[in-house]
Amino acid sequence: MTIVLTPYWSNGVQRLKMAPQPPPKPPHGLAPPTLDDDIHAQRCMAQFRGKDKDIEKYIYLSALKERDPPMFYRLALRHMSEFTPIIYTPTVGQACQEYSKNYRHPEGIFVSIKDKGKIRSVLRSWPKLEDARISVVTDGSRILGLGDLGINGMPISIGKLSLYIAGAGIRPHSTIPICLDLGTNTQKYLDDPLYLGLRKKRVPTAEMTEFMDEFMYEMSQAFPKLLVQFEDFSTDHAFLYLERYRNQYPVFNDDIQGTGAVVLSGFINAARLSSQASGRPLSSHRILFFGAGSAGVGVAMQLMSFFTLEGMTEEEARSRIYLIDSQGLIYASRGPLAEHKEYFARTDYSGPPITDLIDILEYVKPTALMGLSTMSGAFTMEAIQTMAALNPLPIIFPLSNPVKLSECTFEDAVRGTDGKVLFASGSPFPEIEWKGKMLYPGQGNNMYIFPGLGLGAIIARCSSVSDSMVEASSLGLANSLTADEKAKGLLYPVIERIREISGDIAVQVIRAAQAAGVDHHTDLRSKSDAELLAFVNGRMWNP
Ligand SMILES: NC(=O)C1=CN([C@@H]2O[C@H](COP(=O)(O)OP(=O)(O)OC[C@H]3O[C@@H](n4cnc5c(N)ncnc54)[C@H](O)[C@@H]3O)[C@@H](O)[C@H]2O)C=CC1
Ligand SMILES: CC(=O)C(=O)O
Ligand SMILES: [Mg+2]
Repeated sequence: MTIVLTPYWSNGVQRLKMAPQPPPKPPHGLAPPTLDDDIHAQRCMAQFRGKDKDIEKYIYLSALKERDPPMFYRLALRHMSEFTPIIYTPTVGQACQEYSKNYRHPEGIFVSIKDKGKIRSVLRSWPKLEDARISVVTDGSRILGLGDLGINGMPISIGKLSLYIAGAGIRPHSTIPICLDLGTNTQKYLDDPLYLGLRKKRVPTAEMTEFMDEFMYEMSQAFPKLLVQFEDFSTDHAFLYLERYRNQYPVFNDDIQGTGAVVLSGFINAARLSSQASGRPLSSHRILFFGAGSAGVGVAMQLMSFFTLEGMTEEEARSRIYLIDSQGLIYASRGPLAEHKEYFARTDYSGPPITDLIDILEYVKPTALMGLSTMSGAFTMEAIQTMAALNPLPIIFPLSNPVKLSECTFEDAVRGTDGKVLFASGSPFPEIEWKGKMLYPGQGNNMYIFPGLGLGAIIARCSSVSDSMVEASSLGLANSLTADEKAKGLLYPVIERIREISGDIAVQVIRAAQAAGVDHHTDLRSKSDAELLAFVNGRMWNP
């Protein structure tokens, strides 16, 4: 007799119909005699750590999540700083690039341009319509700094949602990863026989907008309680669709708003330390952005609130910000500019273009240098040393992802400043011992923001996501450092505290939603902060 063990969850889509459960125990005799849960957790970690390559670790964890979701999330929470570089940046970048090669099982929804006119039926095939609360939607056109990956962008939606589940206790079956297939302009994928997406070039913006209008409407009909996070759209479309839908649906753009919030938070903590070292007031900071895409401009807009909170007018705040793109310093008389760059174009400079970073540093004399350019190594040793010569404690944030595209490494920043640097990067770097002292790099990544922002928006049942909610998430994060973290000079809390931080951020976000009048769960208005925090924490799913 042959016993065929085909458990229900072996089919990925079937599994999605169930609340997350461990695999059922096999009948007596078919399981090893001493299969203990805690020991099995150790076994899983040993198997995970035994993989030589990070991409193999990614594949292992992806399979573990499919087979035994509670175990995956329990381990993710317990080993957050070990798991995030695998399930998220940098390894998720490679997982995206190799998605079509490594594909094993379905996870999420694919909506293609060919579905235009019938998107409703595609969305309604999702098994848990009424439970859906948060979706991360990408069109794969700018995945991290890796460019247009087409449908291979799906793992970025999956990875962000794993962080929602682990970091903010969103129920796994309330999350929907979505990848839109609007074609790809990357010839390598169009030529690849394994490529899983449509073999066609990206459609023009007018056709994409018709598709997006239908998609967003049908999303709101199929999933009435859903918050949408736009992720890794190319810069022009990132701004276009955020503006188009932000007053109509609960939606935010992670690269513009989430990144703005996380960098504002790190900057607030860095600026205090930098000003203490220089003796100059907080209002004297000048920030230079290397990179003026969705992330650079998103952060610049959010950093305006640092100066306005210090009492400056909008004009004064704007004058503290300088942007560089691939043609150098951005100024009004340089020539026609993309719309998203116009607001920050300098009007106090009208000479010939300045393209060299060192020349720009010497002209601007910034206290802070932010990298959102995808240009690996753009912060040369000379640039770092120039920042050190200008400031006793410079702020240097190379924020491009994944790690290989970082504008500089933590080690270079430490060497170039003799250890006197306030540093945060988009992807993680190891800590460094410098002249007998341990120095810790910050990770200025929107992963600190979106779990708490999303949790707050979902619990308050927001009709839209206001700027004040995004700012509240940032201030909530900035104020979350413990005395111990401050003593170590950290700019961001340790990632192991992500649940606690997400709970605190969610409370601030709910309060801001109430003040903006976009909350539908109005019963929460009468709760004290302590009651609200207890309520939020009580709603978190625990593996
Ligand atoms: N740390 C974080 O949480 C986040 C980091 N990012 C990272 O930010 C980076 C940029 O993303 P987007 O703004 O969407 O991309 P984008 O491609 O729209 O923008 C890149 C910008 O850099 C400029 N640039 C490129 N080469 C340059 C050069 N040689 N010199 C000067 N400027 C140059 C471009 O002109 C453009 O303004 C990506 O690597 C992404 O991973 C994005 C979101 C969040
Ligand atoms: C972190 C992130 O959202 C990005 O690099 O695009
Ligand atoms: Mg992103």
